[in-house]
Amino acid sequence: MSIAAENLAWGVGRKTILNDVSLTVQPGTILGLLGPNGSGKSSLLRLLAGLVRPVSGRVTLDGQDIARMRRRDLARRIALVQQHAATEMNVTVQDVVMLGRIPHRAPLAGCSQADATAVDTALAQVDMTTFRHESWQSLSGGERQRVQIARALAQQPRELFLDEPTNHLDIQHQLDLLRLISTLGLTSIVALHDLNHAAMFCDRLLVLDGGRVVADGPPDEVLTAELLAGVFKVECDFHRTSDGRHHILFR
Ligand SMILES: Nc1ncnc2c1ncn2[C@@H]1O[C@H](COP(=O)(O)OP(=O)(O)OP(=O)(O)O)[C@@H](O)[C@H]1O
Repeated sequence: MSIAAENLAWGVGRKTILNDVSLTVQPGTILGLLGPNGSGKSSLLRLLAGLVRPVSGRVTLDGQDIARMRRRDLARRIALVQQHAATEMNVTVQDVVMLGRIPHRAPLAGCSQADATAVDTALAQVDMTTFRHESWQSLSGGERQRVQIARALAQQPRELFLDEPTNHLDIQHQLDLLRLISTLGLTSIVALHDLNHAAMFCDRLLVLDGGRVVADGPPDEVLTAELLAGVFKVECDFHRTSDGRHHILFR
């Protein structure tokens, strides 16, 4: 059953930021979250991860309201990589990735073999093994992004939420990361701005505009010329690739 949202509403002060948002993600599939700047993607990911409470509606994990779950249980299930993830100064790459193990450790327990293995695996998955002893401060923006993703993978979640994870990455690492996500078998929700990457790697797409869901379905059905003109204010043509996918050509 995995993650679902029912009629979520959220706002700050008098400003409504999300309105009547419902979604369901089938286990092991990838939902791409699309929408213009300010449409509510990051806010929705924070609500789905339980970092903020909705004003109304609810988020369920396997049918259970996450507002009633213990934080530690939630952290063992859901990993979220936010944009501009900040981390303390004077720590190594390995230390940052090890933070992902906190939900799995008994209080005051040291690093176990399982923790060390999870960190090694996560670093290898994002191609950052050789950086493990480098200081976090010395990393480039793209390297920091990959380390934050390794931290989330070391958490060994079943639900992985990523907010614009390809930001700062060169094209090789963008594609490597999206391929990696598609092979993990996790239930993933990924906010993306690159519509062609969304079509290539996501099973379904949900489009937000002004905090409301304006489309939800398979990429070929969602990414129409009408939707792109109405929501993103762009004109486009479609090209069909040799493997039968839609590719958007912007005018
Ligand atoms: N804590 C907050 N206080 C006030 N306004 C907020 C807060 N969080 C988000 N907003 C506003 O809510 C709207 C949606 O923001 P959000 O970051 O969720 O959008 P987004 O779709 O992720 O945007 P982007 O593509 O630019 O990252 C924006 O207008 C933003 O200014």
